[in-house]
Amino acid sequence: MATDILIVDDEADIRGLVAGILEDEGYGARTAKDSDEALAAIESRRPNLIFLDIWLERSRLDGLQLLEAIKRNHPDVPVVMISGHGTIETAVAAIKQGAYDFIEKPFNSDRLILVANRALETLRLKREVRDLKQRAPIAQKLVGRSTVMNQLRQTLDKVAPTNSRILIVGPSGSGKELTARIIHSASSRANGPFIVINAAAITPERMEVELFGTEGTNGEGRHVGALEEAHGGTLFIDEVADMPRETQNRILRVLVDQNFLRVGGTTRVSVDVRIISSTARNLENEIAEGRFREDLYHRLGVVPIRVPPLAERRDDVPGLVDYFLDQISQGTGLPRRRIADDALAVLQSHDWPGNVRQLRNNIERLLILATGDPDAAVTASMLPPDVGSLVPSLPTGSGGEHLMGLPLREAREVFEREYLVAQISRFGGNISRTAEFVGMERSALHRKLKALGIG
Ligand SMILES: Nc1ncnc2c1ncn2[C@@H]1O[C@H](COP(=O)(O)OP(=O)(O)OP(=O)(O)O)[C@@H](O)[C@H]1O
Repeated sequence: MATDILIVDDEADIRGLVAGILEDEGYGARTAKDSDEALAAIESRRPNLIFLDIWLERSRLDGLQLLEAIKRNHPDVPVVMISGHGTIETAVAAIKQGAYDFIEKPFNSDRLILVANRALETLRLKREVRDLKQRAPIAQKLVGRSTVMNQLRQTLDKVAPTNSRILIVGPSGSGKELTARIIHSASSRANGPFIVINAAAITPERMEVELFGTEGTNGEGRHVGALEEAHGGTLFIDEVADMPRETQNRILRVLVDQNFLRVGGTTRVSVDVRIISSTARNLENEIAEGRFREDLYHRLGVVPIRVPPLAERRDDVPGLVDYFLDQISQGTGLPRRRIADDALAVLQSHDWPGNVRQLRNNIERLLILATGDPDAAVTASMLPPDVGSLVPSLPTGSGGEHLMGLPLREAREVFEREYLVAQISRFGGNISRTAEFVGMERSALHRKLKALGIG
């Protein structure tokens, strides 16, 4: 994705020279000869970097005034001043006003490229820091060795380098956003921005402003929308089914026309953005109920990807637990605890309606609340009660009361039934693996299950 650099200078040969050097480096360059052309160019699409001549003759605004106007509306875009002989003091003043750096005429191409690279790197780091602050801690690794996860990884390897739009379907907390981030970082847009817009968290009235931005009046108060922000990168639309109908119409037009109008605007903004969307809902139902446009569904979901609930891939639980124990203890400084086999069995048999996010939260809670010797393993009885409630009730722990009221034979049956149901669920219904774990022959386990009325 070509990085977009705007060169503003009244001298045609300087514009051409700077543009040529930058293009040879693989950057995209646009030029403007005065302040009005520059403002129009910025309005048509926000550039990643601007080179701006300090003097700017035959222009409504001079370089410093134009710098001020740019910084007012686009404080993040780095501006490098081009200064002539004897204008160093003005260049220093420009830096005080927010310019990133300056180059002096006549300049050599190495210095020009160095400054451009540095300015763009600073911009990238600023975005990355902002991103990390907003959503820390974000993992960039899909943990899990289950067959479905291996298949998912293979699909991601195939689709990531293409530019195709992707619709990720899966329940809340299953890892849809993480999947989208992995696709972005494995694509040719990896160095571009990854922008998230959550359609469920934005009121319908704000939706269009957040996506398309606003024009503002008299150049004041312009708001850059997520689509423009994502130029050269990826826009992740989370919970796309919650997008109001009106916005669905407009987003469809963007996908068809590859450009859009800001709210209240008349200039078309053209952007190069890969759209990845996600939903926890059944979009076919939403379409049947008339809440989601079918044509938009087909356009967004050129490649559909399903992230299964954690309950469908219990084999992933031990790896995820290990991974979160490391991640959380490193991030918080809490001692890393070991998890005893009985506790792991409980974690593996739990249904996790909140999926991986819920598992992670529980591991975090466990590390914060765990008592006793930090070197001792965490056992099933130390697990948070809502997770531990899946352990077959035992006379020794909480919840054992109902067993205590039964004769031994019946109590044993109740226990065996709950124990085996939990173990079978933990091994995803696989009888051979359950038999191996509980220490029975496969055929004997079958007979037992039949006798207990399971299955
Ligand atoms: N396979 C995985 N390996 C490591 N971490 C994971 C995995 N899946 C999910 N996570 C972590 O679990 C948390 C929830 O994941 P994520 O936000 O991607 O889910 P989501 O499906 O987008 O949720 P929602 O639908 O609520 O937006 C994040 O902290 C994420 O890093």
